[in-house]
Amino acid sequence: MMIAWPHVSHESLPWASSAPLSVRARAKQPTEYESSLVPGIAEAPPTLHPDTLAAVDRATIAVTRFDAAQAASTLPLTPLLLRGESAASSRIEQLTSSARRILEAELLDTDGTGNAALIVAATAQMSAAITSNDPPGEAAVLHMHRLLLQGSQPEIAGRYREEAVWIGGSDAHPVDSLFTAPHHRHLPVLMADLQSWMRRRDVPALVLAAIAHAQFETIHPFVDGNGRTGRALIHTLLRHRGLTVNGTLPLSAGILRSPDSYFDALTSYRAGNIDPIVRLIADAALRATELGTWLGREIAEIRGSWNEQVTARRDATDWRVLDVLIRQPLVDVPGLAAELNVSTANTGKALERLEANGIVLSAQVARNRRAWRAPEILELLDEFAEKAGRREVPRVEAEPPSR
Ligand SMILES: Nc1ncnc2c1ncn2[C@@H]1O[C@H](COP(=O)(O)OP(=O)(O)OP(=O)(O)O)[C@@H](O)[C@H]1O
Repeated sequence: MMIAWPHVSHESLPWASSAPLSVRARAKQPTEYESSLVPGIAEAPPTLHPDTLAAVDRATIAVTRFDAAQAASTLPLTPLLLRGESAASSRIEQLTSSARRILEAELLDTDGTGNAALIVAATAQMSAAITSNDPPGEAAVLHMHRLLLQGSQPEIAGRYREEAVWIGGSDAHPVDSLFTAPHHRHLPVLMADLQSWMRRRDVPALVLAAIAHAQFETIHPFVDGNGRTGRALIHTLLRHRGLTVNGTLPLSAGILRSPDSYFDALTSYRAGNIDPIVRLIADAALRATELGTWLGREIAEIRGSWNEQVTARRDATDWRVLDVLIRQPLVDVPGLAAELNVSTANTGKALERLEANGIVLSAQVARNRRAWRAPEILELLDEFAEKAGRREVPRVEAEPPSR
């Protein structure tokens, strides 16, 4: 007999809005609401349908091969995949920006409020997720959340919420919501329980990561940024369990392909059915390996054509600039000179030669600030974002939960 997964129930709580309301709106406020009562999962046995297990198996093999191929590759693909992944994960929040704008925001270190700057913050978050060697847990979650929102919403960055959050329905109260997260008094126990789950060794990595993600979204521990932090968490877990050691898996692309299926899978999870979310994450992982392999092939092609275009001698700085441009397709002279450890004069000359060779283009990005970009790599990143982008229009816009 299948052992059921613990499902969410509800508790009735008194409702008192903390938001400033008009007299009319206040009169319409409910006095009670149903809040989710989320069970612990630390020791629950995940029983899955054989078809789901087969999908997990297929994805695990593909991810392991993809990761090994990245380790063997001479091209530094990880930074580009990381950029692509954080831009894709941010898309559900409707933050879209061209690769060029994102890289300019990074170069200029802007104040963290525009879309491009928010995606830069998401890249910092994702980077922490894929490089962390710490055991997965609450500290890692809080750290990733801080990285994501410290520039744009410092008052909530890296802090659990102390208020109700819900998805869908009215902005003024949670009564008609699609989902109301558990009361914040439960957060310490629920997050400690999730940490125990994340450290389990008796559950296959992809199953562990998918369920951790769904439980995290069900807990919804933050006022905002739960989706992006929860997707970064999947990366932390896959790395911790040794599935992705060498590179980044562009997973969010697969998750975003059908936002409705994603939201439905989270809804099923709350009802005690873990198969849809595990299946969705396994399929997204499989698609991620295809997308990542495509990106690698395209990069290799561009790098090959650059080799034909460069006219400088084999020992010139120009060749080393090419390697940086693959990782960082928009650079300025001081940053590039520091990275290559050569003079700014030599760096400038190399960039001018590469511009004459048709590899880079320069433009002013701010007052007295010039940047050189590799348009082919930027176009490739935009194409990646498009391939990764959503195919279906979601039924419900995933607005940040109302407060
Ligand atoms: N029924 C649901 N409908 C939509 N989203 C849901 C649902 N249940 C859970 N979620 C999760 O809530 C996330 C949105 O929460 P929140 O706005 O805090 O995250 P975000 O990172 O700021 O935004 P986004 O995920 O849209 O980029 C979704 O990404 C999804 O993971």
